[in-house]
Order: sequence, then C-alpha cells, then structure tokens
Amino acid sequence: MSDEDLWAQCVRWLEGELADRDVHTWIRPLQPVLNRDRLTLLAPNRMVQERVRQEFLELIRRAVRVNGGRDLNEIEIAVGAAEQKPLLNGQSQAEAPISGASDEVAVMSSGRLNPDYTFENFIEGKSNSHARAAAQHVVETPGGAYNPLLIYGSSGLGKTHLMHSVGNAVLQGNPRARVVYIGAEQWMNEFTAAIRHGRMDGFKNLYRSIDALLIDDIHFFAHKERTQEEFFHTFNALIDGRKQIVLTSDRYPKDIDGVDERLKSRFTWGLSVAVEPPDLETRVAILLAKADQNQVRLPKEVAMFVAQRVRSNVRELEGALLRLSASSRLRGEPLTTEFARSTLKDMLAAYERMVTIDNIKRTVANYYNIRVTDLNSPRRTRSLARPRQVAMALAKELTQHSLPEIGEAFGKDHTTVLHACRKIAELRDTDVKYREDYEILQRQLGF
Ligand SMILES: Nc1ncnc2c1ncn2[C@@H]1O[C@H](COP(=O)(O)OP(=O)(O)OP(=O)(O)O)[C@@H](O)[C@H]1O
Repeated sequence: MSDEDLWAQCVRWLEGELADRDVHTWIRPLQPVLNRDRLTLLAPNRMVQERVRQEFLELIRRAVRVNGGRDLNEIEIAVGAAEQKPLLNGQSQAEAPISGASDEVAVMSSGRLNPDYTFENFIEGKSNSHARAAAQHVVETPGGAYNPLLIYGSSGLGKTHLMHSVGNAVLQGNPRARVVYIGAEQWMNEFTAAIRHGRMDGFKNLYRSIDALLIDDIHFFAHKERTQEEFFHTFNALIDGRKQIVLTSDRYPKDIDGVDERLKSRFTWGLSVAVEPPDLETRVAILLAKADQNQVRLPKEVAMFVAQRVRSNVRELEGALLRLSASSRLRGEPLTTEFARSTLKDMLAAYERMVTIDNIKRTVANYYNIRVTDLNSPRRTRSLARPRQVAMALAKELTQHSLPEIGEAFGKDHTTVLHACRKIAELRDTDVKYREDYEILQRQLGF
C-alpha cells in the first residue's frame, strides 16, 4: 500500500472517531511520508504539529494499526511539506497549467500555500501594519512598484504568514495564477538536484514561467555563490516579465554577509518593510483572535496576563495559548488567570527571571577561566573568541536585549552577535562538548 493509500484509509477511520472540525483543522493538513518502517506526518506549521502530537497521536497510532500499518515502528509528526509532483498552487499535475511540463514539474517541489495564513486572520498592529499594507498592495497590483516586496524581521513575527497571505489572495482573485511558495533552502536543493540530474532547462523554464514567486528566508543564500548566481537570473527574468516576487529575510539585505552586491541591491529594488515585535495591545488581540479561531474560551484578563509576560514573538504566544487550552481541556478546568499562572509557571519564570548581560559575562568568564575584560577585548584568538560567542548566544537566549544592545555590551556590532548565535547553535548540534558546556552555563544562570 502506498503512503497516500494508507493515510487516506486512516483519515477515513479517524473521521469516524473525531468531530468534523477536528479532522478538518488538524488531520487533513497532514501529509504522509512513508520511509521503511517509519511514517512521518508533515504538519504545515508548529501549531498543528504540537496540537496533533498532544491530542491526536495516540488515536493516529490506533488508526494506523487497524488500517494495515502494523509493521510501522514509529510515527512522528514533523513540520514541513512533502516533496511531490503536484506543485503549483497545490493543484494536481493534470490541473496545473504548465506548458510542456513533465520534466519541469519533476525538478520542482515547492511547499504548499498554507490556507490558514490569510490576511483575514493576520492581526494588525503598529508593529506590522506597514508590512501588511504593502503585502495587500502587491495583491492589488502584482508586478507593480513594490517588486520585489521584501519583508524582514526576526523570527516568529509573521513574515511567512504575510507571504502566504499574498499567495492565497492572488489565487483567490485568479485561481489559474501560477504562484510558487518555496523556502530559500529548498530552492537551493532543487537547483542542485536539477544540475545533478541534467535538468537545468526544466528548472529554468519553470521558475521563469510563473506569475508570482514567494521565497522565504533568503538570508539562507549567504555564501552559496552558485545558487545566488542562478537566483540572480531567475530574479531578473521574473522582474523583466513584470511578475511579482516576494521575499522574506531575518535582516535587512545590506546586513547579510556573503551575498553578492548585485543581488543585494536587487532585493531592495522594490519595497523593503520591517516587521517588529508586537506591542502589548497587539499581543492581546492576537491571543484573543487565535483563541477564537480554535474555539478556546479565553477571558480578556487572562489574555492580558499572558501578553504582559510573553513578549518576544507571536510563535511563543501561540505556544502559550496551546498549552493553556490543552491543559484546561484535559483537566476540565476553566481558563482563569490563576490557572494560567500555574500552567505556564516554567515558561513565565524564564521570562521573569532577571538575567543581565553582566551576569552572563561573569558566569561565562568564570567557567572558561578567563577574565571578564577578555570577553570585551577585540582579540580574536580561539580561546577567547568562543567563550565570547557563547556569552553572546546566552545573552540573546536568556535576556530580552536586542542584537544591537548585546553587540554594544561586547563592543561589537549586531551582525557579530547574530553570527555568534548561529555558530553556537551549530556547535551545540554537532559537538557534544559544546552542548554540555552550554547547558551547564544555562543551569548556572538559573535556567
Ligand atoms: N499578526 C499576526 N496575526 C496572527 N498570527 C500571527 C501574526 N504574526 C505571526 N502570527 C503567527 O505566528 C506564527 C509564526 O509566524 P511566521 O511563521 O509567519 O513567522 P516568521 O516571521 O516567518 O518566522 P521565521 O523567520 O522563524 O520563519 C504563525 O503561526 C503565524 O500565523
């Protein structure tokens, strides 16, 4: 049985067990990928992933067992989009209006547009109104003055959401429009696969024949010269053809090291708009709206309580809401401020604990047996540079300070801090020693 068949059967079985709304909201968006004895269900975003894990995984296991998937050892829920042939706008290949296409389609595997990411459920506030207005303008006049539209800002602030909203709205106006959403990393993977399989013509034709290209996280192109070169051509062809391009990035392009100047300047040809962390009022509005969408009864004072404490990004707000709704349902208790205080105790403690950069410097210096002043010195020897990067990464993770503020505290600029955070994240992933060091330091700092 193919993964699709097995999963289709499971979904039918789950329809008998769950409310229609749950099937529609949580089960149908999952895409199955079967790999030997492991079934991976891909959720379109973390909210769906967590909800499915917490509430439906056991039932899904049962569904798989009774529908012929007995031999599966493992079922996991991950975030992503399956590699697949039906690409454009999520249509099937037969429907997709591509000319001369089988070769072209085969080299392309963009993610789908997430139908939940629309302008209607994007909550507007001071922090994002400019970006939202620009995105809406693009829908009204695609390929016009705002081309490309570049939305930049830190993680979890709604850049991807806005980008999908553009795609969904363009399609609503013209269901035959060829809209492609793809992450920069995936674009690079497709490009390298096309080279490897001798399918560059198909790749080029495809990306140059679409109506709107939405590319997420273009900072990923940094230091990937060949990818940049190819993207440069795609970019020019689309702009020349007055096709719309929307890009997102975690920084303003000028601040991305390792991207060719010609490309950087093109990224800012149209309009570049920032999204900022939402203010209190917007955070409350977002919580109330998300609660409403998920049929969670969230009193306004509880939303206020959470929004005052969870400040950095929308994804974390969503996480807090998810925890609250799951536990209140599980325990059958109403969602009061007291309930929120006890359920989110760990999360809030982390927010409320006062960790200062000075404190971090002292702890790190002590741990690595160096002086605090060494952390501030411009010397680049490895024995000082690494502890400095660790201290910067800890400051970013454990305090509410911005990158420029942290940079200033170490006599560096914000790009150095960003680089440090990336480097340490990578080392923690690949090197057990760094992982342990970092965890010990976190504990010493009270986390
Ligand atoms: N203004 C908003 N209104 C409603 N939901 C929002 C808003 N901003 C962000 N979100 C939600 O927060 C979550 C994170 O947003 P999104 O993935 O778009 O962030 P991002 O800026 O692209 O982050 P990253 O750079 O990490 O990909 C999503 O579930 C999104 O729907």
